[in-house]
Amino acid sequence: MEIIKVENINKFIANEHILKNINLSVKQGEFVSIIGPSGSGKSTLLYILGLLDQPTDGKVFVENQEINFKDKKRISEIRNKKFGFVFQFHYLINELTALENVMVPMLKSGVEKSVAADIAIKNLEKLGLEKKQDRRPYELSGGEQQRVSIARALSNNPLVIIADEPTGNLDSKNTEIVMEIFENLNKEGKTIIMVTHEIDLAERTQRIIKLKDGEIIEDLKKI
Ligand SMILES: Nc1ncnc2c1ncn2[C@@H]1O[C@H](COP(=O)(O)OP(=O)(O)OP(=O)(O)O)[C@@H](O)[C@H]1O
Repeated sequence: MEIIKVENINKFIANEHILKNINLSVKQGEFVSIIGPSGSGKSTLLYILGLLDQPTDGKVFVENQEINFKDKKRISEIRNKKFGFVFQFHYLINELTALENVMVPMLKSGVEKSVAADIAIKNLEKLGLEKKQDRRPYELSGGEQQRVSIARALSNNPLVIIADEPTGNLDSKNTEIVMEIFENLNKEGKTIIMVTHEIDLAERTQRIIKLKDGEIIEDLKKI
């Protein structure tokens, strides 16, 4: 099943043509990486795929439903229920513990507090953070912070994980840990779309989409 599809999308920012007539669809279970030189439009495309930004023109579909970019309430509902986001910087809330941070998206979508806490604990366990659940972000290492943000991204059991340079701020050991987490999540069936500038990480994914000057110049599927 196609999870996300974009048709003929263009993006202009201040008269600059950032994305040029992009057509792309991502199927359930795919692990896709988006690569390309700095400024080629990788993050802009990822943000449109994750409904964090809208194209200047063209269509975006999530599970075959066309997105109406005027309906901000619906878009934020879809984002919260169907997407899990992981960024280069973790954006965890400093005042909250790891556990509370992971609970945030669930509480936002109306999950009861004790249920949210149970799910959050399970997700933290999955990421090897069961002993760190009461720590605040500043009491965790960079790698642990990023794992908490992955646990948070998983909290609503999203359809797809959208990751923008998720290892960009990590050393090689933690990069490996995060990549293995993504690979395992993908083996369990999770769809992942990841922007990276590290070609060796992209090569571990099943599909590599190469952007140059706002155009897809290669779409390499290994299976
Ligand atoms: N909010 C903005 N205002 C002005 N220009 C922007 C904005 N967002 C992106 N751009 C421009 O759009 C182009 C593509 O940016 P984007 O961040 O998508 O590239 P990228 O491939 O992800 O680059 P990088 O690898 O450096 O993160 C760049 O030229 C950038 O300067």
